[in-house]
Amino acid sequence: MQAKENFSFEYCRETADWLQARTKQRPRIAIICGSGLGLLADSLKNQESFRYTDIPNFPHSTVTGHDGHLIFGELQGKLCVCMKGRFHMYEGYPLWKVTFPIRVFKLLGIEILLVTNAAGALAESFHIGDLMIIRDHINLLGLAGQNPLLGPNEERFGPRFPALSDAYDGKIRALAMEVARDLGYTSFVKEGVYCMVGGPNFESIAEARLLHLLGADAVGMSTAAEVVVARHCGLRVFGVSLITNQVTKEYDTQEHIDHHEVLEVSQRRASTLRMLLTELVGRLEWNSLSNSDPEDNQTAYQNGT
Ligand SMILES: O=P(O)(O)O[C@@H]1C[C@H](O)[C@@H](CO)O1
Ligand SMILES: Nc1nc2[nH]cnc2c(=O)[nH]1
Repeated sequence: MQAKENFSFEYCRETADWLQARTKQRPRIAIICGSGLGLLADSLKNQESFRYTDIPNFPHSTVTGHDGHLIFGELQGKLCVCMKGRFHMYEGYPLWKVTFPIRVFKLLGIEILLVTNAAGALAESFHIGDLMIIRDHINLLGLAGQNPLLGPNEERFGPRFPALSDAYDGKIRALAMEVARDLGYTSFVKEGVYCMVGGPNFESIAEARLLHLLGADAVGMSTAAEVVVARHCGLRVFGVSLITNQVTKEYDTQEHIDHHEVLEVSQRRASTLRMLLTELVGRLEWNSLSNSDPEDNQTAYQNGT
């Protein structure tokens, strides 16, 4: 259970105020770069960059491929803030801390969260290098009682019982598919279900089979917790996984995935993912995305009693 004082609105406010005192940029889009996918952050124009270690209350990146900078800048003429490096529970952070930047984003005025990750394929139809637009997720940790929203609810962020039936924005997913068509990417852009596990070990064969049976198309160690917190505070979410490896489901194999292989594939395919997201950001028009008003999003939630 998180210490309540560290989870407070004021704690997030302090970090947001610190950032707003140091940049005049007021982005409405936030992007989280997954393992080895920091290239997107590098392409922002008029960058203002802050080291995580300098930002009050921010966790620090400890994983190779997660650089540790928060970068403000312009992508396709739109102001964005980019996390070049994210946090994972396996680094020893409680989930409220893993997801802390999301609430800071909310206080910065962010309305749309674009989240990326590196993931292993469970679906046979997925290949290394594919991009999977996340249709839905299985938050295995959440189902087992490890949820970033555990503890007293902070009503200023969202309701006690948020609904997640529409977690990944349908309109933005449709737009991304349109972008994929226009870029000639349809052969390797798929849609699917992402499953978040705790890590840091990769899956045993029996676990891989179980996750596939449960309906997961890809598995990774991030994202779902961030999305839970983002939806709780009314952000619209778009997610994409870069498929870096096949998850072995057969015993008679010599294949052993490791993090270097994940990084090698993600770095090799980072420019393709960057292209898709850059074009998507360019086409995000608030007027054509109905219920873009955070107030409207909130009404989609069902409050418990
Ligand atoms: O931050 P993401 O989800 O992209 O990182 C994935 C999951 C593990 O952190 C790592 C395993 O190689 O890549
Ligand atoms: N859990 C998990 N995370 C990953 N991240 C990248 N590949 C994988 C994988 O195969 N399993």
